[in-house]
Amino acid sequence: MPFTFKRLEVPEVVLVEARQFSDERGHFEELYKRSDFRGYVPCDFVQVNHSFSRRGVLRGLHFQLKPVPQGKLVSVVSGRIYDVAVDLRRGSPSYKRWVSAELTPGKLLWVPAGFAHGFLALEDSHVVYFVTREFSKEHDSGIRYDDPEVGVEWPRVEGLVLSEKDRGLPLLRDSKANFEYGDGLC
Ligand SMILES: Cc1cn([C@H]2C[C@H](O)[C@@H](COP(=O)(O)OP(=O)(O)O[C@H]3O[C@H](C)C(=O)[C@H](O)[C@H]3O)O2)c(=O)[nH]c1=O
Repeated sequence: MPFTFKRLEVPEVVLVEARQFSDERGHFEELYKRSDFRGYVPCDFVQVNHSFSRRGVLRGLHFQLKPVPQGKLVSVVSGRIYDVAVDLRRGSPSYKRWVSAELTPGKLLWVPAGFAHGFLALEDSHVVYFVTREFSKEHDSGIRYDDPEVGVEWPRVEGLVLSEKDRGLPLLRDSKANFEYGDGLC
């Protein structure tokens, strides 16, 4: 089995480890295989994104509003990120709870639809992630990374860098988040 799967404290969020095949040339790993992922990630992907973030960059906390929410399978091609998912589904037993994982090459995080996603680059990092719905600018939304009602414990870094957009995001209580417990996770 080229993957191992571990459900985090919010069990809909899954940490995936890809098996690495090394030889004298270097190494190879599969990042996703539909049949192996079925039991944990019952979704298909329609878009793949790549972002490069210098050490200290924080992107998030983002989500796409219904009716086009995005599930995200996040991988690090190089570098190291502190990846965070926040349950924004009203009525969920883990509503407003956040979980995190430190991702390095070969470790991936499945963040379902209905969750906010963000990461802090602990090193210069190339992040490649698969999403379950295409980007829709009009549905692109988010909440402040430091919303006290959510209380994400971000690692402390010198010189935190956020986009102007992210600095201006609302608190959860003022946001447009429109997810309900029981909504699909894809
Ligand atoms: C996400 C996205 C963005 N764009 C354009 C829109 C902007 O002109 C430019 C940068 O977008 P943004 O500043 O929203 O990029 P990030 O801050 O990396 O946002 C992403 O980072 C967090 C961590 C996420 O989970 C989401 O995938 C996404 O919100 O790319 C596109 O053309 N297509 C896309 O799918």
